[in-house]
Amino acid sequence: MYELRRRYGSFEAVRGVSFDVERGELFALLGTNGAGKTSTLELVEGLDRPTAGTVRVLGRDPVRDRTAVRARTGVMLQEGGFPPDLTPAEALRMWAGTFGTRARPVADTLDLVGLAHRADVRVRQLSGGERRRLDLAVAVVGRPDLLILDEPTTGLDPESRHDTWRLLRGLLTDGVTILLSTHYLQEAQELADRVAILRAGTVVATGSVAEVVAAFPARITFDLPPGVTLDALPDVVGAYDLTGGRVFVHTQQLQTALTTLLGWAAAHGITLTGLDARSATLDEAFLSIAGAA
Ligand SMILES: Nc1ncnc2c1ncn2[C@@H]1O[C@H](COP(=O)(O)OP(=O)(O)OP(=O)(O)O)[C@@H](O)[C@H]1O
Repeated sequence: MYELRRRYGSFEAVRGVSFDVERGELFALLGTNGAGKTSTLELVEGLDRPTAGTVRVLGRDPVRDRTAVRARTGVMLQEGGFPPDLTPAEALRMWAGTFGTRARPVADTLDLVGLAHRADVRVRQLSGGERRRLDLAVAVVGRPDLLILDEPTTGLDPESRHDTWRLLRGLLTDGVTILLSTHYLQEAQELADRVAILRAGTVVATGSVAEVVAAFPARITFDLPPGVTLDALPDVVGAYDLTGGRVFVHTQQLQTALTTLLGWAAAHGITLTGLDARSATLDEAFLSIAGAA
C-alpha cells in the first residue's frame, strides 16, 4: 500500500502509510492504542475506501474486486460476531459453505484452533478466548492465501497464545501470507519477518525486529572499580553515565566499545564486577519509538 490516508470526519487516523507485505511472510503492525492499526487493516480488508493513496491486495483493489479478493483472504476482526445460539460447528459449517470444495473440513478446522471439544456448545457459552479461537477458525476455514488478523491473541491465556503462534507458523510453512496487528511485542519477536511501528497514523519504524532494534543503543553496565573515576575510563563510542555506583555506557557499537573496555581493564589488572552487555530489546525500541511525542 502506498501513501494511504483515512479520515473520519475532520480527524485523520491514517496519515500516509506505506508498506509492502511479501508473499509468504508474516508482517506485524505495532503501535499504541489509537495509532491507526485497525483503521489501516480495514482498508486492506476493503471495508472502506482510503481517503487517498493506493492499496493492492493480491494484486487487486480490495473494494472494487472485493469478491475475488475475499475468496482468497481470511479475516479476523477485533470483535467477531456470531449468533449466540449457534454452536461453533454450525457457525463454521455455514461459513465453510461459502468456499465450496476449497474449504477445510469443519472438524479439522475446529481441531486446528483447539476447539474440537467445544464444537457443539452454544457460542454464548464460550469463554472470551474460545470466541477468539472461533474467529480464527472462520479466518482459516477457506484455506486463504492471505490472512489479515486484528489482534488475534488478545484475551488468550499464555498457553492458547502459544498454540495460536504454532498454528500461524504452520500456515506460514504452507506458504500463507499473514498481516496482523498486535500489542504483544513478544508475538512480533516470535513470528514476524518484518514489522511496522505506527504512531498517530504514520509509520515511524519498519524492518525486521533486529533492524528496528539495531537503531537503538546497546548497553554496557559494570560497577565503578574502586579508586577509578569516570574520567579515567577509556574512550569508547558512546557516553558514560554513573548511577548508584554503576557505570552505564549507551553505544551504537557494542562490540567495539566492549573490546576497548575489556582491553583497558586487562591492561590495568582491573576486574569489572557486575559486568553486563546487551543489545536493546524490542520493548525498549518500541517504548522509545511508539511513545515519543
Ligand atoms: N469510526 C470511527 N470514527 C471516528 N474515529 C475513529 C473511528 N474509528 C477509529 N477512530 C479513531 O481513529 C484512531 C485510530 O484508531 P484505530 O482503531 O485504527 O487504532 P488502533 O491502532 O487499532 O488502536 P487499538 O490498539 O486501540 O485497537 C483513534 O484515534 C480512534 O479513536
